[in-house]
Amino acid sequence: MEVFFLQICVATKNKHKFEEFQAMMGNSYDLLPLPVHVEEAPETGHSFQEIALQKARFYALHTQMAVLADDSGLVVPALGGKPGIYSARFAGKHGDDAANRQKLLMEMEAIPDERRQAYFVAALVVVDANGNVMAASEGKVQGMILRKEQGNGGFGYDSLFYYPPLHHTFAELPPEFKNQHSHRTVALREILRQLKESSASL
Ligand SMILES: O=P(O)(O)OP(=O)(O)OP(=O)(O)OC[C@H]1O[C@@H](n2cnc3c(O)ncnc32)[C@H](O)[C@@H]1O
Ligand SMILES: [Mg+2]
Repeated sequence: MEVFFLQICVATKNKHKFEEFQAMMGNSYDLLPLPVHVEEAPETGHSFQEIALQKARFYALHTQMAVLADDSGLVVPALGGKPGIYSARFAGKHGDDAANRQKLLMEMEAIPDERRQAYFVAALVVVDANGNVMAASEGKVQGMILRKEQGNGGFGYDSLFYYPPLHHTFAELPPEFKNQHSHRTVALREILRQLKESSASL
């Protein structure tokens, strides 16, 4: 058997993440969004992995389905790791991407070009309907934080994240380029490998 199951709920309230998962794995899996009425999972964990598991179990309980959860963010070593697990609410209001980018630019104003390295992290967890972990992984991608935004695609910090191998920000590239190289893709490849391996051993 090629895959362990075909139907999975992508447990995120972020429609951009859902679209990325759809583009990356929609051909092999039947992906369902969260039902609209489900409340937002608490995110009180202290690491990307811990929060991803927290979200996965919360949404599995509420949907009674196998779910894939994603906790992700931007890490800037020159800022001591900020915004990190607080990436979605760096400027205060959850999900205000424009305000988060402005705050990042302000905090990095005095940081010279040679110290503007950053990386995105995505922790992914798949649990079954009972909350048992079926697969878990973490992906990273390295880049640089620009001094002004470039590009209109993507979401979050993409327009500030310059990806040297492709000479553009993630927001300037067509989605398929980001989806070949991103932290989310790196983590997802490993998740799919783990799911296939466990289905092969059944
Ligand atoms: O928790 P869910 O419902 O999945 O949706 P969310 O947007 O709140 O997701 P997170 O808690 O994982 O926070 C992720 C934040 O990190 C940033 N981020 C994560 N992945 C990104 C990407 O691929 N491109 C740009 N920014 C990203 C962006 O600011 C996101 O809001
Ligand atoms: Mg969140």
